[in-house]
Amino acid sequence: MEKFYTLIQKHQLFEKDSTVIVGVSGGPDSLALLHLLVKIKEKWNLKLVAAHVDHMFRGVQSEEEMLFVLDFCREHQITCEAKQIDVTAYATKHNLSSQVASRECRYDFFKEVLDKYESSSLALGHHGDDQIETILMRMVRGSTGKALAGIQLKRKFHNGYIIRPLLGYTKEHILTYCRDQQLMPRFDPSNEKTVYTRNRFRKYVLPFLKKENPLVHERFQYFSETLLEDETYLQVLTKEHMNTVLKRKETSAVEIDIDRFKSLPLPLQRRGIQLILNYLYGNIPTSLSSIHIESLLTLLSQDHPSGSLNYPGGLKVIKSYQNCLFTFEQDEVKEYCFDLEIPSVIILPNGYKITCELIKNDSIESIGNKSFLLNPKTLVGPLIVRTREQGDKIKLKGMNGRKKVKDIFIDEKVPLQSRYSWPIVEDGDGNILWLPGLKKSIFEAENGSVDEYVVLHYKEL
Ligand SMILES: Nc1ncnc2c1ncn2[C@@H]1O[C@H](COP(=O)(O)OP(=O)(O)OP(=O)(O)O)[C@@H](O)[C@H]1O
Repeated sequence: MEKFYTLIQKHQLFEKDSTVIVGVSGGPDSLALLHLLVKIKEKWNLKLVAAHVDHMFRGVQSEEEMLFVLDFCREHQITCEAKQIDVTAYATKHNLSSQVASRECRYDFFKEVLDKYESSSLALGHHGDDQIETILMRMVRGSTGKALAGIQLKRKFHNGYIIRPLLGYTKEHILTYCRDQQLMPRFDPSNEKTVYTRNRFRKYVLPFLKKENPLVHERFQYFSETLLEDETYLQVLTKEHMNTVLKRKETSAVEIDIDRFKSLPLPLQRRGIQLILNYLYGNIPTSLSSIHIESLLTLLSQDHPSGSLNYPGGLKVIKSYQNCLFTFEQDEVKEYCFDLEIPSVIILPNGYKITCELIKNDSIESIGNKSFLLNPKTLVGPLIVRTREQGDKIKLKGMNGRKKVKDIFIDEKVPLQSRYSWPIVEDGDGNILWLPGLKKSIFEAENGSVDEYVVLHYKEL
């Protein structure tokens, strides 16, 4: 009892004078838990409510368990809320395994009971052996972060918390307690099956660990609590630092600055990636593992300026020079080809426009790459604006020979995903005249050479 008190107080599992809902299956763990709480009920002025779900898996047998819980509660003057749910039908309807379906039904019922009694504490009978099994199973499966801390003593649930006051005890302690107190719990036969992963850990791994150290459950519990504290602290640090790294954050895409990201210590980099994935996925797909995070860290650390990775569920991670984009958006190749009439305005799919006008003037300055001048007398029409084609080359102003458009994109560090929609202005002879915003060809008219110009402007919409 002393240990039970201390744990509840130390971790502030619940307050005095509060209402505690106890999930009671009728098995030894939850029955012992309810019994222990009954013992402190008066001293702490608690209102206890037992909540039981009959999953209707085993017909009369499971109904008997419900009647047993109801009887036990009556005998100890505890309010009991019991519900029979056809979990098999629910599982079929929602295409779920019976384990997942029973959990969903049970937790929905717990929420109803918490609301009905305006309670913020749901006590469950998980114990120290459950903790060891959970941590080991998650390690073997490749979980990361907080998940490795296993079962939490107190975690947010609905409008309050789920609390597990038995995590400091072993199954053996609980069975002894039930025997000493003559509690006569019911035993679920499915706990004996070795088909479930958990049961295999219970049967084959736990005996070995307990032989090595009979108090191994305390070591695991200590590991769980300290890991959770470390992890919570690192998460706060990661969030702070990631704010300086993020360049764009939308529901379907996140972009980061690679140099700033790489300046973070590796533990924050890993958690930063995890944070982005949690944000974008909502529910992380089970097929996503630490391998995905490690391969991204490798990609970001390499000198090569570009590269991409395909993550589960259609998420693409694209490294391009200074930036790394995580996106669900499909960048279908948006090819286009427009006739550029004189005069006209063309709205481009990349969020820019090109205006074309005829201006009578003997002196027009065209500075920078945002505008381009043509001599209407020598111009070979029609002018067109199109997307890139394989083998495109341009005769650059001030340079001999022709340069590949692809190399210009690379030299100018144009992000991969922008290259497919970048406009190229071409004349009727197939000469590339201008890469708006980037480079001009030798075909631009000299300022002051004629008295009339075709003037092109490239502007953001
Ligand atoms: N049918 C149920 N109705 C109410 N609470 C339940 C039910 N099944 C499980 N719980 C709650 O969830 C806890 C964990 O359940 P789980 O089935 O993992 O453990 P268990 O070892 O079978 O526990 P127990 O010995 O109490 O049956 C239980 O201790 C109990 O508090």
